[in-house]
Amino acid sequence: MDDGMPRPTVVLLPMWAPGHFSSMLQAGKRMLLCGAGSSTPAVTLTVLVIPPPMDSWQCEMASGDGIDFHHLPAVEHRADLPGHPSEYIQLYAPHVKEAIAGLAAPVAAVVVDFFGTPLLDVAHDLAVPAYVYFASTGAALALMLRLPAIYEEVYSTRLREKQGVVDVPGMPPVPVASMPSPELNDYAWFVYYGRRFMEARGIVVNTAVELEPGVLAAIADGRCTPGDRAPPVYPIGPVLTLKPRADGQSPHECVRWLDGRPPASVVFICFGSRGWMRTGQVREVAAGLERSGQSFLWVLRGPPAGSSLYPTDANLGDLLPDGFLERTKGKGFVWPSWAPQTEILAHAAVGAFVTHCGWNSILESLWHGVPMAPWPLYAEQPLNAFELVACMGVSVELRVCTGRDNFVEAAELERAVRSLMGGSEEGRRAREKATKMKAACRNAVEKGGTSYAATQRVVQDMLESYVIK
Ligand SMILES: COc1cc(-c2[o+]c3cc(O)cc([O-])c3cc2O[C@@H]2O[C@H](CO)[C@H](O)[C@H](O)[C@H]2O)cc(OC)c1O
Ligand SMILES: O=c1ccn([C@@H]2O[C@H](COP(=O)(O)OP(=O)(O)O)[C@@H](O)[C@H]2O)c(=O)[nH]1
Repeated sequence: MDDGMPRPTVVLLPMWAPGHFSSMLQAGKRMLLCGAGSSTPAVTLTVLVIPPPMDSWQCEMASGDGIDFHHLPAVEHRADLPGHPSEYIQLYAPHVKEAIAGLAAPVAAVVVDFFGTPLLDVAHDLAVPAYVYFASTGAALALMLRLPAIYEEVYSTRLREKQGVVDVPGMPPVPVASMPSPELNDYAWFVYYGRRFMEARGIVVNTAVELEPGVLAAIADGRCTPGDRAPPVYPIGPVLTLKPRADGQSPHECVRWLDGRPPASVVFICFGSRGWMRTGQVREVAAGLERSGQSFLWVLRGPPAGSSLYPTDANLGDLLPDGFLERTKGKGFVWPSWAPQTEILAHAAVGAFVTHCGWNSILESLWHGVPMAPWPLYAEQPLNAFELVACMGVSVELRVCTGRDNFVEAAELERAVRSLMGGSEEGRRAREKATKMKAACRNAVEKGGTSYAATQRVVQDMLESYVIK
């Protein structure tokens, strides 16, 4: 298509947090690649970058190849903001409107991160079709769509009393302990998102039909929004950010350590971009690992500094029990900083993953066929953990004491690790299922796969709906 007309652009409005920003950008790149079926993508991408409220986080943002990064000017804000990410994003509405209105190319669609739901108003004001990008699970999406109708009743009874189950259509009954972090304020926002998602032209979600058939069918059948049809949902995942090592770049220390290990012999432990541990918990993990007799690669981070959300590099000498590193030398490796997680999960030596259940981490593990022990910490992770065990069957259960700051005892970790690494029928089934999920994930995003087709459908829908200025 080269008739001298500028190609229509899809405007992405990602949230700055690591798992959100990269996920949405990769999803946009998929749209470029899957779009028209010809060699030139039918659309370009314009990424409107909202300055992070406090923590700086580095991501490559070089314009080119049909992607244009446009940095919005920083908005002066009250000292108490950011409170909730959506409140902060809302401050950018005037800049977002001005930036979109000033684009030279016709705008086919605006896609907002779910935390950017308040920006749907901007798209409506400019009469541009609006889509939501949901970087988490179909299950969390089903819950949000269901919440406006059930919140009052569920909150006033089960959530307040911290007992009972919640009906998330398409899932087995969800114990209240497995619901996302239960602060009233969060749920008020969830209700808001669920209500406003109904105004979107479509919802693009980072999952695949093969991973979450039940909840996706429930949304499509209208079981989450009785009396009203939810917008079409496009499961285009797994959308992953896999960074192959550059030519000539030497392997990371963690990878070098894994290189010497037999296949599927190492337990990998990592808690995402925000997880860290206090000394008491470190002692339990150390004892559990040591007693399990399994090899391990443990990413151990220290507490955030100041008001940052993100952990610091751990001081291993202070945190680990005396003599632990000496006793486990050759058997285990503790890494105190950011680790190349996707490269580690891709390594043949890794046989299991103890994870905080961030959705990106789960998808990365499934992509490489690695079974998991779920240790959720915050956000929607308890719901993800429940889904891994009760619906997907790719994990053995790990009992986490939610009432004790998500504490896990040494004996419990030892049991789960042994089970996952071959000591139980449950572990064997989880490994088998994880291998099947690996194939399902890869098939879904191949040409002709379900997620590939969903990506084509959403781009087609964007092209059909846009009006040339
Ligand atoms: C998806 O449901 C929830 C997500 C979050 C949440 O909030 C958040 C806020 C920040 O200021 C920085 C963050 O990094 C961040 C991350 C985050 O959740 C993670 O998002 C990932 C998607 O990219 C992925 O889904 C992980 O599983 C999430 O843990 C908070 C929340 O309630 C408080 C949610 O329900
Ligand atoms: O040491 C680390 C910790 C995390 N990650 C990456 O950070 C992302 C974490 O996202 P997730 O959704 O799992 O959890 P969150 O950090 O948002 O809670 C994933 O892509 C991980 O691969 C990483 O590469 N190295």
